[in-house]
Amino acid sequence: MAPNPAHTALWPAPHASEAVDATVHVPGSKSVTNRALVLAALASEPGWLRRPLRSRDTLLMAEALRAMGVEIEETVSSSSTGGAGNPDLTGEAWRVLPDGLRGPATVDVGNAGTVMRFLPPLAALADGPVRFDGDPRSYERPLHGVIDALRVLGARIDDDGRGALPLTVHGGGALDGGPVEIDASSSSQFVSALLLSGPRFNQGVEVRHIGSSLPSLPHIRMTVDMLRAVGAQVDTPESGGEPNVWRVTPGALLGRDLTIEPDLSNAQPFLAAALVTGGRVLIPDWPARTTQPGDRLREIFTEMGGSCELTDYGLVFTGSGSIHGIDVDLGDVGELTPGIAAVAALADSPSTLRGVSHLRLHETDRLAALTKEINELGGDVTETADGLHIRPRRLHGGIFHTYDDHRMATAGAIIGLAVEGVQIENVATTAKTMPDFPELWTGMLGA
Ligand SMILES: O=C(O)C1=C[C@@H](OP(=O)(O)O)[C@@H](O)[C@H](O)C1
Ligand SMILES: C=C(OP(=O)(O)O)C(=O)O
Repeated sequence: MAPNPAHTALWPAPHASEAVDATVHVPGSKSVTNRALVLAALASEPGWLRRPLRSRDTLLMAEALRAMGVEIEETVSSSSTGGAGNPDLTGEAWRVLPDGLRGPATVDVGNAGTVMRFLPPLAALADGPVRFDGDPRSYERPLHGVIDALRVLGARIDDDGRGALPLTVHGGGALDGGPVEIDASSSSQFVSALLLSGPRFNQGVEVRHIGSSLPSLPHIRMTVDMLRAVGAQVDTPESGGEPNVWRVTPGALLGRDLTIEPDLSNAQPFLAAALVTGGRVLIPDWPARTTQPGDRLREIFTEMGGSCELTDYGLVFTGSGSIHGIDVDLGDVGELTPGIAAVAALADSPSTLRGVSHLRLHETDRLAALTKEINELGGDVTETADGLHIRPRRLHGGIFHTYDDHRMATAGAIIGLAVEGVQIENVATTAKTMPDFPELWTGMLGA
């Protein structure tokens, strides 16, 4: 098969000749949008998502739910809330009209972890078979925690025995549910997946994580918070329960009118631009309280040399002109690693990024990809057992390959700000979570 020209195309990453000074409206959160869609599909009444993220991952989620009988109307609304009164922030809204979940259906998960993990439990509630397939990389990403757990909870699943896609969930219209043990050390999404559909299982669900470590805890908190907001009763380790055990009581879910927060992980390259150029970037609508892991950037990028101020209007992040290395455990916030690695490669001292061995099973093997691509620009990065060691060196231009990974593309763009002649292969891969990235990036630079 001939390579897709979009995948081999090279995008000259803009070089910043001066400090950036920009306001960037970052689109909605992928993780919040896809949880909101799942919960709205499981609710007993219609719900609204306002300012949802429209990207490959969220459109795949919406299409999959539609294939199972959920109606999702896309409208342009003039009454969206939020945005501190900014009329730009009214706009798109999705109305979700849940119905009995139907099979037969076919779901394309693309390479969306949230789709491949969150939907098999929901498919077990459908009244017929639901076939799941996706991009070649989706066959390599771990799914055993969801498949094995669903079987214990009463589901019938046909797969090829590898604990991965492709597979068919033979929905029986209902699922027993109950207690289940899983090893979620390769992805927190196993836990989130079982909890999200848990209220609709006959006995609810009790998920006990028995693995060595558990990545991305804020994303599990996001799941719990959003479940509670639609009326689910959830007991967690933080609410006085046993460590590593989450319990969801069976019950109906409410329809909700939810305005989606900006995606703080997608705000990362723009904040990084302020840090790298010694400039200033305002991200409107940065939430005062959030479970999004990107909120940790306020602390991490401050330690790396910037400063920030959270106002009623948003987050103002200012670079000082210096970038410092950092020694940090990113286990809770793994999806921030590529952007932090890019900044660390431009710093004035070495960095050690730890706690992220599970990134080897993300969109690509991110530890290998970051090491190879930064080193090919003249960098000095070594992989450790659970992360990266980055010794800054003077970098030069060249091709930055992206391996169909949106966060590799944005990491390369960050480096391109400081290093002339960086070309990003397949910048279109940012469409997974931020289709407008190239325009937002050049807009930030005033081009
Ligand atoms: O639940 C979620 O929305 C996510 C959880 C995390 O997954 P892992 O725990 O697999 O890293 C994160 O990396 C991913 O981008 C989104
Ligand atoms: C790991 C990521 O995505 P996914 O939801 O596909 O796991 C990510 O967006 O960094």
